[in-house]
This record gives sequence, structure tokens and C-alpha cells, in this order.
Amino acid sequence: MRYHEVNFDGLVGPTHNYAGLSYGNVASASNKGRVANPREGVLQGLAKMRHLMSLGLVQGVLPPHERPHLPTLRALGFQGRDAEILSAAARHPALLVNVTSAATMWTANAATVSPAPDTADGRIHFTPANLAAMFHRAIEPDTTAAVLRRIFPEGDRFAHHDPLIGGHHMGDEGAANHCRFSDGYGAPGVALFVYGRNAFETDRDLSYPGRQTREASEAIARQHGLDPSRTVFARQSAKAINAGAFHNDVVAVSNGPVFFHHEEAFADPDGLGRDLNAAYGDGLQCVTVPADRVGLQDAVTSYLFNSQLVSVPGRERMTLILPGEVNETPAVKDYLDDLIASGGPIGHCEILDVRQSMRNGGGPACLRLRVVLSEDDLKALGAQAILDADCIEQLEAWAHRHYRDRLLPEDLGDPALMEEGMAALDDLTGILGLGSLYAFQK
Ligand SMILES: NCCC[C@H](NC(=O)CCC(=O)O)C(=O)O
Repeated sequence: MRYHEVNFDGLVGPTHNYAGLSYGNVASASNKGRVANPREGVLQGLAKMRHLMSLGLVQGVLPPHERPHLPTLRALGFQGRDAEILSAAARHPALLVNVTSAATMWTANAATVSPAPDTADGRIHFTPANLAAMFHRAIEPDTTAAVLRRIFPEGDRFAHHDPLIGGHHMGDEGAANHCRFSDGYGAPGVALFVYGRNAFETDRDLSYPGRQTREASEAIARQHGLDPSRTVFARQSAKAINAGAFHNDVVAVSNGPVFFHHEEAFADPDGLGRDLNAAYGDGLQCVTVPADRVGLQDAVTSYLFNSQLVSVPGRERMTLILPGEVNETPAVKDYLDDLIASGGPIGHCEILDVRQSMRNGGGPACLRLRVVLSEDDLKALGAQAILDADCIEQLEAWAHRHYRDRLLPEDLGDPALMEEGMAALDDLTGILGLGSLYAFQK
């Protein structure tokens, strides 16, 4: 049976804007209030998907969530018709920007996914991330759960868990803090869970939030039925978090047996190396980028590690899909030239423009959720979530039809924008065969 690692990219939503909502995310803070271009954002994302398809990879897509999120406003006591709720909420601009963020595009934070070869019952396990660290993201899990259940129907192939309870203490940010190592996607893998803090301790070394807790990661490993001898937990270094690595995927990425990461990403790199080698056995290939070649600061501004590391059919060495910002960071550019020349496991670099997302701290890797699927699993999906030439063309036309090319946080109270968003998502559920998904469709 052939297995694929399918990237499910999140579509940039119609309310994409720069509201500076994520403390500890340097790009989000520094671009606050800037004019956003949702149409350019969604088209950049679709161009990335198109590019990966052209490389011969299986490409999936996940829909944006409805924004403003009226169910949250209703739950907070706002009443009346949709337009009345919006105009009442607009009197609380800080609340309104939080319930209108298009952050659901970053599907690396949608869920943690454990492939079938790694789980006790041989099913693919999903836990939607609770995203408890940030209010604007903590409103995502219910819709994420509904989307994942629709695409991967619960049964003998796919198993769904509820998002973790426990709020801040059980903070979970999904696949962005999870790496998997395996010798072929269908072979049993080693799971690495990376956390920023312990749930029941105050960490005085952190100046920015450590969003994921060790206890949350342990709970996910337990409920997914992972083999403890093939599961490793590691703490992020405070230095990396304080430099802006709010998720581990800002400083590390894995594919197959390869682990590409920054020297200063982890609190105890030697201990992690020992644990990974013990769990994986021979064959793990670490590509560790020294701090004297690329400093943490340059790693964070260029998003060198927030690349997709992929195995392209027909290429012997792996390919890094990088954001355009790497070209603007001389130390990173030099390092990449040497990386390719070194003859190591990474042999190709391809650079794509995802600047609309990057300005909110989301690189190529943030925009995708990886799910390992067999050919039979692919046939068992419950919606048209795998792209083909026709579907991506339809999505491009859909984006041109519905998206604005200019948006500021102060535009978010506009009732026309809310209606445009609903029309766009209604149309999208038809294209992707998702049925009625959103609260406004019920
Ligand atoms: N994996 C990338 C996630 C980026 C995301 N940014 C944001 O939510 C910024 C939104 C804003 O500031 O408008 C975050 O920090 O969780």
C-alpha cells in the first residue's frame, strides 16, 4: 500500500487583516494596523498549493472559519439579528478584531495528527488544538473539529478526540509543536512533542508566552495511543521563545528521517539527541544550523525553518519550500547555498511568496497540516478536500469573485464585509463538497 504525506493548506479567509493580536509573535506585533490584501493572501496560498501539486505531491485544502465569529459573540451575551450583533460588537473594537481574525489559515495549529502506523488501534488520530494562549485563536477548535470530522469520517480509519480541556494550563497549539520521524511514511514513526513550559510552574525565564505545555503534549500522546518507547518530549529553549519562536516550527522542521533545526531551539539539545537516537535507532539525520551561521534573530525574521521539507518524486534529496524573506537575510542566503553544496539530505530550495501570511508570522509550514494517508484512506475522505487541476482553478476564480484587495482593522465592523464573507464561504462549501458547515448555514 502506498502512503502519502498530504499537506492540507488553510485558505486565507476574506477578513485577513493585521491586528497585532499575538504577543510574542514578532511579525504580528510589528505589522499591526498595516493595510492587508486578503485577495492577494488567498491567491499566494493557492499558488503555493499549485506549486506543490506541480511537484507531484498530493495537496489538500481546509476551509477558513466564519468571521466575525457570531457564535462567540452570542455566547458572550450579544443578541439580535446578525447585523445588530455586529453593530453592538463594533462598539468594542478590541473584541471585534479578535472575533474577526483570519488566523484559521495557519492549519499547522489546527490539530495534532498521529498517522495510523504509530497508533495502538491502527487508526489515524486527530486532536484539534485548543489554542488556549490567545483569545482570537481559542475560538477555533469547534469549527476545526467539525471540518476534520467532515473530511475524515469517524470510523475504522479515522479517530477524533475533543480538544484538551483545562485552558491555559493545557495549552495546545497542534502540529506546529509536533514532528514525526520515519523511514517512509507508511512505516512506524517516532513522535517528537515540543513544549514551551510546564503546566503547573511559573517560568520566570520567559518574557513571551510559552504556548504549549508538557502536560498537554503528554495527554495527546496518551489519547492517540502512541508507543511510549517511540515518543519523545522536549522543551523549547527560553532563548528561542524570547527571540520570537512562539511555536517550535519557527525553529525546526522534520521530514522522513531528517530533522532540520536551529542549534538553540531546545533547552537540552544533548538530551534530546540521546532520546531521539534511542527512540529511532540508526538512521536519524540531524541537520543542525549553528548559531554562528544563522542567529536566532535571522532565523525568526527569515522563517528559514518554517519551510516545508518535502520528498519530491524523482528527486533523490529533499526539497525545502521557503518563504521569499530568506532572500532578504544575507546570512540565511549564504547558509542555504552551503547547505545545498554540502551534499547532505537537503538538496533543493524553492522560494515562494507568502508575504501576506508572513506579515502575521505565518510561513509556508504554518499554512499546512500534514496528514499521512494511504491510497485507501484517500478514497475514504468525506469531502473534495484533495485538489486537482479543476478544483484549484475553481478556487482561484472563487477568490477573485469574493475577496477584497484592501482591509484595515477598522473596516471589520462593516456589515457588507460580513455578508461578503458569508457568501464566499457558502460558495466554498459547495466547491469542496463540505455540505452545510458554518453556523450561518444552519
Ligand atoms: N503558525 C503561525 C501562527 C501565526 C498566528 N498569528 C496571528 O494570529 C496574528 C493575527 C494578527 O495579529 O492579526 C499566531 O500567532 O498564532
